[in-house]
Amino acid sequence: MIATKSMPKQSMYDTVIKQFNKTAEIIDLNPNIKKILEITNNEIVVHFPVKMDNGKVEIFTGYRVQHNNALGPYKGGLRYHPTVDVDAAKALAMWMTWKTSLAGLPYGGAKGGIQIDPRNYSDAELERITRRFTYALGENIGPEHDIPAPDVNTNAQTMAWIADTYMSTISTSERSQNQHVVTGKPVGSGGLEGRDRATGFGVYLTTKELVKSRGESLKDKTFIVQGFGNVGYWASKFLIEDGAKMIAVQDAHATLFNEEGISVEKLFEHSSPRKGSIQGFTEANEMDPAEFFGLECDILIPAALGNQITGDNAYTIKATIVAEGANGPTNEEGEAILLEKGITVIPDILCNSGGVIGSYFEWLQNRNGELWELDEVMQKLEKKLLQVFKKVEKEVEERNTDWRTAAYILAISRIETAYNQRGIFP
Ligand SMILES: NC(=O)C1=CN([C@@H]2O[C@H](COP(=O)(O)OP(=O)(O)OC[C@H]3O[C@@H](n4cnc5c(N)ncnc54)[C@H](OP(=O)(O)O)[C@@H]3O)[C@@H](O)[C@H]2O)C=CC1
Ligand SMILES: O=C(O)CCC(=O)C(=O)O
Repeated sequence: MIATKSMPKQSMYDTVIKQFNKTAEIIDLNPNIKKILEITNNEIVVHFPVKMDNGKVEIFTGYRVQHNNALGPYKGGLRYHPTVDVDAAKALAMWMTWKTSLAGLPYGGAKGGIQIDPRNYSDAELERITRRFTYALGENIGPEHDIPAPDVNTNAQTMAWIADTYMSTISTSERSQNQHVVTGKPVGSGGLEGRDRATGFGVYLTTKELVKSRGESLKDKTFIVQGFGNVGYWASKFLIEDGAKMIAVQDAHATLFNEEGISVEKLFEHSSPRKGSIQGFTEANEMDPAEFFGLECDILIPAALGNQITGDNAYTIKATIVAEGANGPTNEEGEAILLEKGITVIPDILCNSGGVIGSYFEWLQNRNGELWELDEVMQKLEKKLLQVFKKVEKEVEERNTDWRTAAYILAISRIETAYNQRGIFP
């Protein structure tokens, strides 16, 4: 049934649970394994004090939810945003479990962050907040246990502060060997060449492959992107370099439109000194944010927050492809409408998996004491992403189903197999 505008709003957690239950039914998932996968293993909440620039102490709340580690250490980003809470972290951690499983990585899933708007703090305050958060998490994170990475409003600098704090406080004689406690670090501090662009590259590559499977190319395809941060910027850059045209872009502060095309580099130059905000860019016109998703275009890339495409707006979408750069941007009602309209959704756990695949390469590089070059990284990333894309495409064709369902079937089946092989549930 297609949702109507009057239906109540779903949380991201509702969405991920519904997606999971649907898949469990399709694959007839062992009920014992289902019980394990529908809960999150650990939900860590820490409250910690930090001295502000004005000398006063503020108390912050940080979260780390570890969903499942059947396939390996917990893995997933840290987000600094007012919407971070246990429920959001639980949903995002579950998506990480499915994503790492689908990508064939030796990881489980986790997510977390701090409930703050980082724009309200100076860089010095953010450094102290990050270091105290790391200290408060203590051995709940670790290079072979739970490995954070960047997400919304965190970046390579944040990861460097975490690695430094972890390595200087952890009680082990091998402190310097622990830099793979986080990935997405700056190149020069154990970071991987290319991790910065890895997620956006995956969004671009999976979109390109889907277009190619229709016998078409990206040349002159129009796209709109919500979010002009790490993922939105790099995805747009790769798409434009391959001939596509960005006609609209939205962030939390502005929505810009230019049917002649928007230069991603000029927009980046404009936004960088403004803490990423695209507001005030003069080579495009401001438009009503509520009309953004309904713009005439070929490809829509949500690359900001979750729950953006819902029963309230999905029916307005004209794009024929939705490439989910963000995690959980489409809720169940939104997706039902998109599928009914014949729109193909490249699901988050496939579309944005370039990031965690890049993180895996960084982790390997650190563990093995190696330094990989950019070309080598991009080749390995492309190869891995194509393998995963083809696997999902085959499942779509064989089951005659949508891309999310196919991706979920593969991801959850791999975890079920691991549990069965261990003989925990004979
Ligand atoms: N970084 C990574 O490697 C990965 C990220 N992802 C997912 O991609 C998404 C984006 O992450 P990332 O690019 O790293 O984050 P960034 O913090 O770099 O960028 C986030 C962008 O989203 C915009 N945004 C925030 N709120 C809204 C809103 N209400 N409406 C429109 N735009 C908004 C921000 O605008 P403003 O600057 O104005 O606040 C900013 O442009 C997230 O869902 C994340 O989980 C997935 C896989 C890996
Ligand atoms: O790179 C990683 O480890 C995880 C990135 C992330 O948070 C995500 O894929 O959503």
